[in-house]
Amino acid sequence: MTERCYKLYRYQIPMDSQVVLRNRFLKQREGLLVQIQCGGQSGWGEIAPLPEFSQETLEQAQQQAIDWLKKWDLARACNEKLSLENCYPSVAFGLSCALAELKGKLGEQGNFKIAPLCYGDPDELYAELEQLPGEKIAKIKVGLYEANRDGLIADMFLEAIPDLKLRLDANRSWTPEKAAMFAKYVKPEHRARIQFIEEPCKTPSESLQFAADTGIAIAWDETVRDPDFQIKAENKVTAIVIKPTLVGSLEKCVQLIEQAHQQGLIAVISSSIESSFGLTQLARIAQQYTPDTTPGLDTLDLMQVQLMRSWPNSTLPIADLQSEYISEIEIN
Ligand SMILES: O=C(O)CCC(=O)C1=CC=C[C@@H](O)[C@@H]1C(=O)O
Ligand SMILES: [Mg+2]
Repeated sequence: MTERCYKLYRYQIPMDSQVVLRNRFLKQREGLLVQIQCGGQSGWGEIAPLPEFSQETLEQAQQQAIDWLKKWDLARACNEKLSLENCYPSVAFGLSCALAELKGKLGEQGNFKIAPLCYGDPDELYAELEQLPGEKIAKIKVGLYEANRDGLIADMFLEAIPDLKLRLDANRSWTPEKAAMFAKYVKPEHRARIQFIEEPCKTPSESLQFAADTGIAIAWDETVRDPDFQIKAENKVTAIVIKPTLVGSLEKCVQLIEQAHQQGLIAVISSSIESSFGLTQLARIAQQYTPDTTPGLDTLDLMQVQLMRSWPNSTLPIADLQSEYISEIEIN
């Protein structure tokens, strides 16, 4: 008989004091690690709903993960499969990663290329870009300050670093007028090096109109999670951003990636502020399915420690299962 066993751990990691998610400070990141063992093989995953972004709470995710694991054990005893179809996205993602590792379907190699993330201080970004090897792509959050300031800063970077490509993220914050104000400050000859702005306006149709009016490319992020979202090659839409923790199982993410590629769009695997454990797994997914695209995973430095698996060259301390940050959940 095949030996099966599973374990669930809860983690809590202190964050950098300034991390703001939509309307609240994120003082600590909480989530689950799941380990599934079967027939001598073992696989791990991270289940970490992101406050303000995920629909499910951590408590709901934990309960659902426990229920699923129990049913999975029973199903496997009868040689049946158990679908992840009706699970919350974070649960489906974490469990599917554990199963993929268990079955040896997730490559070891990661895509650790970085698109440095800048929340507002241009000097910090300059310093980081200087050290960046290879293709220079940076991501700047816009929409937090005045739109003309955002436009000036983007234009200044593009002017100063001729091989720089920018990704910008407005999180649906601009009115059409503000978006136009931003564009006014970006010289036409620099606009092609904006790889995309994620969701410039409050609605997808306003964002499409902005792209048509300005020639600046856009990407879908929030829109990807709309229930009726369909990937379409539209004028000036160059990419979709895939945050697996918010999207669902690995299989669902791979389907989206394949559809995007078929339509000639870039698929960017992106962070939902997972621990280093989840981020390194996302880098492996990016290497396997989007090897030519720099993923959006530069969020580790928002945390004070790494968890179990380390990101190459990170200087943050690594917490293991015995540390104060992780505790095992008893499953009865
Ligand atoms: O996409 C990246 O390069 C990093 C991830 C990132 O920007 C985000 C992750 C999670 C929540 C948000 O604050 C933000 C986003 O809106 O895309
Ligand atoms: Mg975004």
